[in-house]
Amino acid sequence: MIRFDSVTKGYPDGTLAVDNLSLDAPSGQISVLVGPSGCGKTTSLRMVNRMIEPTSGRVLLDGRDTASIEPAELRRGIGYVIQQAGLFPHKTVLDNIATVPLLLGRSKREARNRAAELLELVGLPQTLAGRYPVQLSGGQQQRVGVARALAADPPVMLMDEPFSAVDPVVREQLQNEFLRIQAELSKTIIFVTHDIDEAIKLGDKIAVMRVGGTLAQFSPPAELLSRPRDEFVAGFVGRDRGYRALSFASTGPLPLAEEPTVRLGDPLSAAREREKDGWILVVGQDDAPLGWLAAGGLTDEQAKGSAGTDLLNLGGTLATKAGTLREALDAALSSPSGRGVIVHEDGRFAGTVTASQVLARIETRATRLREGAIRSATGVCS
Ligand SMILES: Nc1ncnc2c1ncn2[C@@H]1O[C@H](COP(=O)(O)OP(=O)(O)OP(=O)(O)O)[C@@H](O)[C@H]1O
Repeated sequence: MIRFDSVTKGYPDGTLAVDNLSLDAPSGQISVLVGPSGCGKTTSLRMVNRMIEPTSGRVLLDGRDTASIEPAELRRGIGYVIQQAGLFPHKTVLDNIATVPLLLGRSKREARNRAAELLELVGLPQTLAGRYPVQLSGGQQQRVGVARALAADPPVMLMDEPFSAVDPVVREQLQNEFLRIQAELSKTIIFVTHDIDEAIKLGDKIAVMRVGGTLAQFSPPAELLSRPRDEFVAGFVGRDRGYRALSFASTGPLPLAEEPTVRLGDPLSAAREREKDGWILVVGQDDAPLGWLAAGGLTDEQAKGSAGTDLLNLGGTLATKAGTLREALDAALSSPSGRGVIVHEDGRFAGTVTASQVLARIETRATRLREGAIRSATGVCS
């Protein structure tokens, strides 16, 4: 665990970058520091590895005061990833990643083997190993930055806006990869961002800071969205927080409707016979949904052929049975047939659900939450 214990950082010009910060970032989890520009996020992060020394207060790492640990020794156990990766431009990708293992006394061969493993872990092909950073895309450079920080297998990682210099699509890929890697490695991570959506997606706990370096709220994302502590936090997490909170609410057992399907390649005449309201779902050999077919609108000529991918409407998103209310609602709202497609964990088609059915479930949940809030406000036990 990383503990900030009444940590303050002031500068000689009178700026209070961080003001009496106390919080515990739990081991094996991602704690996100989020807040407007200049609220002290980077300063807080850098006080963990002693790149910045606190004016007062202590930062404890698993109970040890970091002030009592030599900075070089401290940093060996702490990976550090920054915006735009900060790679050594004159070293190849492989040598960039191998730098820390070499410094730690591993042989060149061991260090390079480790670097090759890490390249794979962060989803980069080995063919990039010999390139220089300038020959990589921004997203690839960030992946190398993450691989380099992981090279010494540090228990702690500090990440300062690591994904903010890439476009939104690459950014989402990097975030997903990062969550996959964290599920495998369970590092203790402090992650800085100014983007509340990124914080909500990645954080196990989120610290919202305000300008002046004070902590406004430190809570799991669902709680931050449902119970912002004050006006500042409520404004910062955004107007659509009620909708976004659905990302943390599991659907529970949905009333799934059966749906006639045709397999890709089946005769379209069958689709015409089975369709309910003009739309029919096309599945692959493995029963995974591929898209909707407007069977009601087929010409007689088309109906003589078979169900091919060229006729499919791919607009609808899929939701999993064990997924969230937000996924289920999105599947229903985005489906051309108006029926949201729900799949099993292995991707097989499970059934469909309408938006009004998902909304009924949302309404039940909201009523339960309201009743719970009234009970806790009035002290009545259930
Ligand atoms: N060396 C310094 N001297 C004086 N003030 C400083 C110094 N370094 C940082 N500050 C101030 O401390 C405050 C916090 O800075 P910090 O970089 O931690 O903010 P941040 O939340 O990470 O901001 P951003 O999101 O813009 O990166 C800012 O007001 C900044 O101007």
